[in-house]
Amino acid sequence: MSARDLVAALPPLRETAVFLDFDGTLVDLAETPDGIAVPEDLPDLLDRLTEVTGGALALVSGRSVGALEEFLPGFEGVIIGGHGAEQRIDGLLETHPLAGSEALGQLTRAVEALARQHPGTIAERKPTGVVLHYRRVPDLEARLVSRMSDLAATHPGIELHRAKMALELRPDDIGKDIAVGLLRSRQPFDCRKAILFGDDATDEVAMRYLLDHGDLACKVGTGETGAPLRAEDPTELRAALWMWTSGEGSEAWPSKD
Ligand SMILES: O=P(O)(O)OC[C@H]1O[C@H](O[C@H]2O[C@H](CO)[C@@H](O)[C@H](O)[C@H]2O)[C@H](O)[C@@H](O)[C@@H]1O
Repeated sequence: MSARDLVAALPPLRETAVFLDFDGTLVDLAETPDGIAVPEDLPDLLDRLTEVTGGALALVSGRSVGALEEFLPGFEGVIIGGHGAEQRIDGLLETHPLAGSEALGQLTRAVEALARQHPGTIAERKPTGVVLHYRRVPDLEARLVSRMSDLAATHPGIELHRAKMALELRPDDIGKDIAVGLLRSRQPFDCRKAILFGDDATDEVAMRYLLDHGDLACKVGTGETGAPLRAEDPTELRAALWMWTSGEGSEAWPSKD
């Protein structure tokens, strides 16, 4: 699907609520969590999308809100971080009760020890979880899944979540589907068609949620998906989003005007 074909399948932007994943969707994946390069045009693109949607744009990411604020210092819109465990809405941050808990502290130290035992892996601390990255040592996957499953089993309320070359321990009562559902019930995200653009398993649950409610979903990159729309990669998606902001496309959708 080309950028133009993708935009042609979208409703008018001003009548849409837009949910955007970050890694692998807006920015290319990198070998390490800190190794990503934020595209030069991304801050302006997010500002423009926010303006045209009247603020109905949210970043919905597995990253912490703090990490996204560092990558996108000028962005003032809604940020859902930690897969839903953090929410920055109207500039106010709400965080899951397990943030800062002894349980998460213990697990974080255990995962950091695991990373030291397995050179090439990286432990990433988050306020609401901890990730073990193994992109540089993919052959260790089975072993690391087993060790992380054992760790998750030691703490009720924590689950192991699998993502792209990454294993995360996080609260078991969160998810991008829940976060998107919550935003859909609030202004200005309600009473509009909604779409989520995402690339990973964590996005698929939110896509399913939206599709089940008559909304839309777009997968970025290769791989299986429940989303009916697809962009080849973050570069193509950004090109499509720019076109969308300028009112191109939307041929399939009669405007409400
Ligand atoms: O929900 P997202 O915004 O897509 O965040 C998901 C995770 O992204 C990061 O990890 C992923 O990207 C890294 C950098 O490209 C890559 O090295 C890693 O293999 C990917 O899993 C981030 O580090 C995680 O905290 C996010 O949960």
